[in-house]
Amino acid sequence: MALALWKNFLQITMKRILQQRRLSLYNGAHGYEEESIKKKLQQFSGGSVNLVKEDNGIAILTLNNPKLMNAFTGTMMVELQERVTELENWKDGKGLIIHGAGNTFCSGSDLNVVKEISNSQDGMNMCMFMQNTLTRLMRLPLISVALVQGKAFGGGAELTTACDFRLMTPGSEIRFVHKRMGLVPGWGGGARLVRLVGGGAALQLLAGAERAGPERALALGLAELALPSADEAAALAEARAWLSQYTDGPAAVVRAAKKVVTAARELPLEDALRTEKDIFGTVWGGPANLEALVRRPKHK
Ligand SMILES: CCC(=O)SCCNC(=O)CCNC(=O)[C@H](O)C(C)(C)COP(=O)(O)OP(=O)(O)OC[C@H]1O[C@@H](n2cnc3c(N)ncnc32)[C@H](O)[C@@H]1OP(=O)(O)O
Repeated sequence: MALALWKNFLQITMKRILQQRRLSLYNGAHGYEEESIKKKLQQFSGGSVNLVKEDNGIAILTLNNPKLMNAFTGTMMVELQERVTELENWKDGKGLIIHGAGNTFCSGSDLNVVKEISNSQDGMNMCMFMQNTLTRLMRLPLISVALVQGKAFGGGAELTTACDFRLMTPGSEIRFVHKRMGLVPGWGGGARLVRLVGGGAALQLLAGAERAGPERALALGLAELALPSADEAAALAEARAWLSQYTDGPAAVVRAAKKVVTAARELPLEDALRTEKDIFGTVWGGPANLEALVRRPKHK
């Protein structure tokens, strides 16, 4: 009995490790040393990344370091990775809202950490660590929203691009301030930004470190909605209501819709079509499909 349980545990653990590898970009073959950078990041503590999974299938992820405008300390980077793993294993999940505590989003990486790991090896490892985490976040079978209140600067701006949607409160701004720090995006935000707004607009935002408030972000296609409320709790309620119109319904179907879009975003057409076929197979004849065939709704 104990042996069977142990074997089962080992199998599940192996499956999770393999799944994380598949969803990640970098491994040892790329010179990436995950354990070494995690150990390093753990030395720079402060703040937290909190996750609440609600019964409605929406999870709220809070960047919680308001003293530093929710800048990412080392431990917060590691915690973000842990929360993403938790979300990958949340089979009932449908949606995700990422926001910052204290009514501001995130001011990027903690500059105190940046200074301490300014050597090339640590910098490259941190870059690969965050790209792995944000790529896994982007590939979650959850419809994700960045609720941008206050400032989303540097790495904070990059994080917003790993979400499916960006909703902005009055007075908020997304700003890739990297150039002013002698940097370019390294958490994958550059590549994702070009896919969102096109090369020309991305170059203006990066090379000019220009501000994108709600109006400009909407015009560029960088944001989907300008929310009416600047108040923290009210804006979160508005974001939840907006997201609910897409997460309403059975988890299997909502998750399948996100998986189809992820495949189409990332794969060449023929591979995306084959993946779509496989995902279709998971819902065809499924409970929601059979129930709808009995109900025969009119789509007026
Ligand atoms: C991936 C690479 C990157 O992310 S590079 C980009 C790194 N981020 C930055 O350079 C942002 C620097 N911060 C700022 O421009 C301002 O603090 C912003 C965000 C505009 C907020 O201004 P304001 O509302 O006036 O607040 P403040 O400056 O008094 O800040 C409050 C306290 O928070 C701190 N803070 C802010 N951001 C960071 C950060 N990224 N790393 C470390 N500390 C940060 C400020 O220094 C300030 O602290 P203190 O009260 O002076 O002790």
